[in-house]
Amino acid sequence: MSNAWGYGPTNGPDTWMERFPNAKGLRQSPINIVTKEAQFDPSLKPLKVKYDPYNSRDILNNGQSFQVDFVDDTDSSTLTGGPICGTYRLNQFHFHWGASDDRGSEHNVDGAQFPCELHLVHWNTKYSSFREAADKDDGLAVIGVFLKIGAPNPQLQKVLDALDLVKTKGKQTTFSNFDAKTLLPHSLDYWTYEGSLTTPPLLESVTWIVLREVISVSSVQMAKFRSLFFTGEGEPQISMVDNYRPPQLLQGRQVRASFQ
Ligand SMILES: COc1ccc(/C(C)=C/C(=O)O)cc1
Ligand SMILES: [Zn+2]
Repeated sequence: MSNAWGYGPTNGPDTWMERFPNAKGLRQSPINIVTKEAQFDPSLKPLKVKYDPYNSRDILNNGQSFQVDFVDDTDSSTLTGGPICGTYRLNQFHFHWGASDDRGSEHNVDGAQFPCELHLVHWNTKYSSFREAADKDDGLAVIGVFLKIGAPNPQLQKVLDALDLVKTKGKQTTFSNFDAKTLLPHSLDYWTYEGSLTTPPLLESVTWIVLREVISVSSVQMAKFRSLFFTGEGEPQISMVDNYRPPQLLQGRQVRASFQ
């Protein structure tokens, strides 16, 4: 019987502290963003996102979500500016979503949840690799994008069309020539705070950059996310839904806004 962490009643977020002490840390993520308490910081720079579609490599069902992995051995897909110093490389993106359209995001805004949240994970090139960066205070930068029910999203559909090939845990398939920038909203206004990975090992190494503007997703597209399984081929099927950690205590942290 696997004792791996997950999102179920016996291995979900409330149990993670048993094996991952970071869960009780002072800079845990996600959080509820209280917009009136987010202070505008005029020193914050605009985000500069440069993604090369040539770097997209594959799509993987990792048993907790699905991720699109990128080749990150050069500075061809990078994040600079914003609240970070230096150059961070895109390593992967993934999503979190609910069993129904009323929940699914990890960050909340004024107590409200969205049906889905996209995370684009980048690592600081002052370190030699994602693995070396992952446990450093300034090691990672994650862009969070909320998905809101509305018109079908044709760019997102390119990702969803690949899910039929990665239904179960461990399934992976080539996913090339995808421009991750097409998943971003027009405005790159953001909130930022110092936090953590939202899945074990919950490393407190993330500069969070949560975009204010949402992207659209249709309810039919949300059903496609829910067609995946946490479980592997040949195992009793458990639908991949509600793979989100709830908001954590702010512990005195300041959330800054790049906009007034
Ligand atoms: C053990 O390797 C890991 C690699 C990435 C992650 C991420 C990126 C977690 C998250 O998005 O919260 C975790 C573990
Ligand atoms: Zn995530």
